[in-house]
Amino acid sequence: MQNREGNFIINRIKSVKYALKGAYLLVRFEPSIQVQVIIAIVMCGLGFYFNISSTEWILQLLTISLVISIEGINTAIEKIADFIHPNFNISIGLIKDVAAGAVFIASVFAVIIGLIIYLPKII
Ligand SMILES: Nc1ncnc2c1ncn2[C@@H]1O[C@H](COP(=O)(O)OP(=O)(O)OP(=O)(O)O)[C@@H](O)[C@H]1O
Repeated sequence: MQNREGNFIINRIKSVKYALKGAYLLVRFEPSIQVQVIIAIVMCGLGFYFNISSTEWILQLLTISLVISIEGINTAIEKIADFIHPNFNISIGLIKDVAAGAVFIASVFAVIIGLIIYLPKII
């Protein structure tokens, strides 16, 4: 029983290690993620500059995490698609388009949230 619990904790620690590796690979090698991270840093700079409220910080950080997470999942889907079917294929193209569409939707709403937070402070 104790051994099982020990394995459980070790497996969870290993999972965190693999997840950290995945996050590092995304930020280090994926241009689309790098762009999103730069945008996130700029938005956080704006947050400090305009001294946004706690609620606005929560919404901004939620939005940033949502867009970067979906971008990461999109990257994983693209890699699976390229792995299982490296050549041109209508279905693979559709799968990639749908995954990219998810990123687009999250990004459009992120822009809207950004405008709601910052427009009143600028104009
Ligand atoms: N194997 C394929 N078969 C058919 N269409 C494809 C294939 N690979 C890519 N496409 C088409 O090209 C588009 C771009 O695919 P790609 O893999 O280059 O993604 P991307 O959005 O440019 O990714 P990233 O810039 O993040 O690497 C897809 O959305 C799809 O329409």
